[in-house]
Amino acid sequence: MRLLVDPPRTMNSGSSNFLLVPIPEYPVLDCVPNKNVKIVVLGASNVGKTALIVRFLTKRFIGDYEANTGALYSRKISIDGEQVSLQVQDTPCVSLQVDLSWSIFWLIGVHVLFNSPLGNLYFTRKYFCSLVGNKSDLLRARQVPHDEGETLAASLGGAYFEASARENHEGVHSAFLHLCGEVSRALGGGNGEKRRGGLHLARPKSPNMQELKRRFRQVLSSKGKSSTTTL
Ligand SMILES: Nc1nc2c(ncn2[C@@H]2O[C@H](COP(=O)(O)OP(=O)(O)OP(=O)(O)O)[C@@H](O)[C@H]2O)c(=O)[nH]1
Repeated sequence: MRLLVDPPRTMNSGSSNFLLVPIPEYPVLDCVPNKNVKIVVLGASNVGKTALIVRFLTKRFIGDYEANTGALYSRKISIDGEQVSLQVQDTPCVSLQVDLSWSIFWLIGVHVLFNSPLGNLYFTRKYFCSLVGNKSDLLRARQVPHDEGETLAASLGGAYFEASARENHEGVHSAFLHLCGEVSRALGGGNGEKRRGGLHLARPKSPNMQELKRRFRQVLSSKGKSSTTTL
């Protein structure tokens, strides 16, 4: 599956190279993944890019967000039993009617979201892609027939998914699982052994509850004996 994107150059808005707003790397808990899967989520304004990423990473839907500043999310995930470092770049709204040959130069996999007919979606370099029709819960607001989405995705050499970040995790998970798996397999390597398939997000270790309680009691006792809170 191939998607073509032009080599990097400054965004035509005259701004500097597209700013990847890094957020602290999610703590790598117990191993150093042996490969990096990098996904960029592109799409027009208000299509649900951020909601899709948050649903995928947290299984939760958050209704409203600050204006999209292009946050970079890092997670350690397991794909087909292999530990992989995933980076997901959220992007500010981009009119898909423009030539997308702008300066996100490290994208390998890209989710292109849309809830309106795409204009001249134009890529000239080789990447993996999935086309995601989000907000499938808004049945009456559908603007792109399913078969048209599939045809467009096929023309881009990608897969087509319909999802609702609002309704559930499944459709979102399938879209990410597919693209992450494609990119991960293309990166080769891996431990060869096949364990449980699928995509698993590392669970952060729960804080040491005993330690937390001890420290909490310590704070309470240092605030005088009046406190009656019991743990
Ligand atoms: N009904 C419905 N609403 C959704 C869904 N996903 C996102 N939304 C809503 O659509 C609006 C835009 O969601 P965002 O995730 O901020 O969209 P975005 O593409 O990041 O928007 P920009 O910041 O303009 O780039 C919010 O009000 C969300 O609650 C969905 O699956 N169904």
